[in-house]
Amino acid sequence: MEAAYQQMAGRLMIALDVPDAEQARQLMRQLEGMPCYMKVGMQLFYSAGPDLITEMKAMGYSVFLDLKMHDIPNTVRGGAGSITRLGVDMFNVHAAGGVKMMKAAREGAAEAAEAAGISVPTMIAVTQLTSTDQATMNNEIGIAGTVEEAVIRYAGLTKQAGLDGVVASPLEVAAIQAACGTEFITVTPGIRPQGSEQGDQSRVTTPGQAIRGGSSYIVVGRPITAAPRPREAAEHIIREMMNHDSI
Ligand SMILES: O=C(O)c1cc(=O)[nH]c(=O)n1[C@@H]1O[C@H](COP(=O)(O)O)[C@@H](O)[C@H]1O
Repeated sequence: MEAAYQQMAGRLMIALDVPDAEQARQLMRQLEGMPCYMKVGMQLFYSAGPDLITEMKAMGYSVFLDLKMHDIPNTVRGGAGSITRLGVDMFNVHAAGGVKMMKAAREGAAEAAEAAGISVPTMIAVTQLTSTDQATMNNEIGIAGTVEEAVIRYAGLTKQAGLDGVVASPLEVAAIQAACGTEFITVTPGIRPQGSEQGDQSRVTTPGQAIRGGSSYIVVGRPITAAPRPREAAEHIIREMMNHDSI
């Protein structure tokens, strides 16, 4: 595998939103050897539990545990400690929990990592979910202004709390980098290759547009996991990420 391919594959996070460990294993086997991240969300983790994380790590995958913690600081501190002890590479919280909560997550992870002699996972915060559009944010959630303004405010709080980056739509990456710097990590779901169903996502781009826009990592679920041949779908996306200038 050429170096450029390997490097780009490392920026692809595959969302394994499947009901149980067996279905996850099938996908892990089909994708074996691809140097991608596996993203484990609440559907799979609540069903398969921590053992599957160990299996994934043993297969050589990097793991992003996406449990989007949002609770009082003390509870999130404890949760972050437990997650860190699983040996994951990345996890997330909701920026809407505020600076104190995010700092508690950071402290909980740091303490657990030190006690276990392991490295501290990358910690990121969800800004506005990519399924949320402007009208929903203004009229239901009760946040005024544009989605981009809300995302930038959450990104600023995340940086203030000392976390490593945010989850946002690729459409907001340029503004996040302008506000928080290019070292600040941007993990972007809401990715739809041309011709694939938008489903419940609102703020979407193609993989090529996301890479061109500066996303550190792109998160792709159903366009890979629901494809007839998931490995081919993932490889196609990696090629598109590599050729983003011509797409
Ligand atoms: O934190 C996330 O990963 C996340 C945040 C967000 O704003 N939007 C979002 O879609 N996600 C996750 O990214 C994945 C997107 O999956 P697909 O829509 O199937 O590509 C899902 O696992 C979501 O839980």
